Amino acid sequence: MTKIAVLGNGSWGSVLGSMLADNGNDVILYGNNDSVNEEINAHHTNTHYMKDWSLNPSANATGDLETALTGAEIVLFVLPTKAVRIVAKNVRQVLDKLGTKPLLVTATKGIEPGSKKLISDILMEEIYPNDGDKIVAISGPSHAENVAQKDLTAIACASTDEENAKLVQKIFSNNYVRFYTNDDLVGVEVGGAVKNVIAIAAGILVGQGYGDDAKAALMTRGLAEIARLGVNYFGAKPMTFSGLSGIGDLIVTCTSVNSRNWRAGKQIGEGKTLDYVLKNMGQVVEGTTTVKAVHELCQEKDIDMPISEAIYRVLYENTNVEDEITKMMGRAPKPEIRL
Ligand SMILES: NC(=O)C1=CN([C@@H]2O[C@H](COP(=O)(O)OP(=O)(O)OC[C@H]3O[C@@H](n4cnc5c(N)ncnc54)[C@H](OP(=O)(O)O)[C@@H]3O)[C@@H](O)[C@H]2O)C=CC1
Ligand SMILES: O=C(CO)COP(=O)(O)O
Repeated sequence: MTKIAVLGNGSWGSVLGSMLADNGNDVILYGNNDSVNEEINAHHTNTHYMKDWSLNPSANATGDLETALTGAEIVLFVLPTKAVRIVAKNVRQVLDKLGTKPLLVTATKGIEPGSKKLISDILMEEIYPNDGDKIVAISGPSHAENVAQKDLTAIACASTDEENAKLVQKIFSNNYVRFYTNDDLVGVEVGGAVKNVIAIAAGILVGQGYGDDAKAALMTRGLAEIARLGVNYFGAKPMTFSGLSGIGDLIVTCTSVNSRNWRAGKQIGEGKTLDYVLKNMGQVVEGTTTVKAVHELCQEKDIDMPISEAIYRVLYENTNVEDEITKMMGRAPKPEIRL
């Protein structure tokens, strides 16, 4: 039995925590919302984030970080990107006090605007400087709603340290979720983060009434620009984008009604404002944050990502969706394969 602290008790945090408890681990969820913690402890439910579902009753929740981290061998980050650095600073203080050095696992999918850092970089900077080997990222086509129902799911677990990736594979896998190790940590993270931007675009196309050909074109060209960013800026391996965290996650996020990014995009395509959509979603829509970091990278490093840049303009410069589509289709002719 491994003691695992799960930081973030929203939809994915509670489902992953429950799954890890199903696997026989000692799981404690940490969240900053007292009423959610109380509901989990009293009723084994988290009705704001996961309707009609119960957690494994052995998983407990706390609002006290030190309680969560005491004795933890694994600390799993399942927070929105914008909260990772703040919580990581607090984790560092508590771990220094406890004198422990647990394995860090991130399930968060995003790139931090401003720093343009991946989540593993933030964890390394804030918690384990010079020891990136203690960090594993899990990412792949996996919606909390599906895993909660014990539907079949496959996810990549990536680390620069093969043994740590294998350890996570062993502890996290069960008969309904299968984990595959991967040595391309940054590639796995880039795929998981930037597919959220493409999923917003996929939702916008549906909201605008476009059909299956448009969706397929968007996903394929979206993957091309994700790989271009991953390989040219982050040093990712091209093959990673053909895997679970690349094409796999792109498929599920661009086609599933469970996707918050897709649903947000669809409403924007139907004419709703970003403010309205975010206020009514009640859950994090990571693509709206990551697109800012992607835009900064495109501008500073001259990376060609026309879909992501169009999404940035629609969300933050109030450009018209139809005009962006016209502009996109009228760009200079290009060869299909180029990085
Ligand atoms: N949902 C899914 O199916 C999947 C999600 N992911 C990724 O997992 C990450 C989390 O997503 P998800 O669980 O869906 O998000 P949710 O919006 O469902 O939940 C986010 C949780 O984080 C908590 N939180 C926010 N800020 C802080 C903070 N400063 N300290 C402590 N807790 C905080 C929120 O608390 P509060 O209630 O107080 O707001 C909430 O419990 C994202 O990066 C997402 O892309 C990855 C795969 C699948
Ligand atoms: O990452 C996810 C699925 O793998 C979750 O996607 P959404 O945030 O769009 O719901």
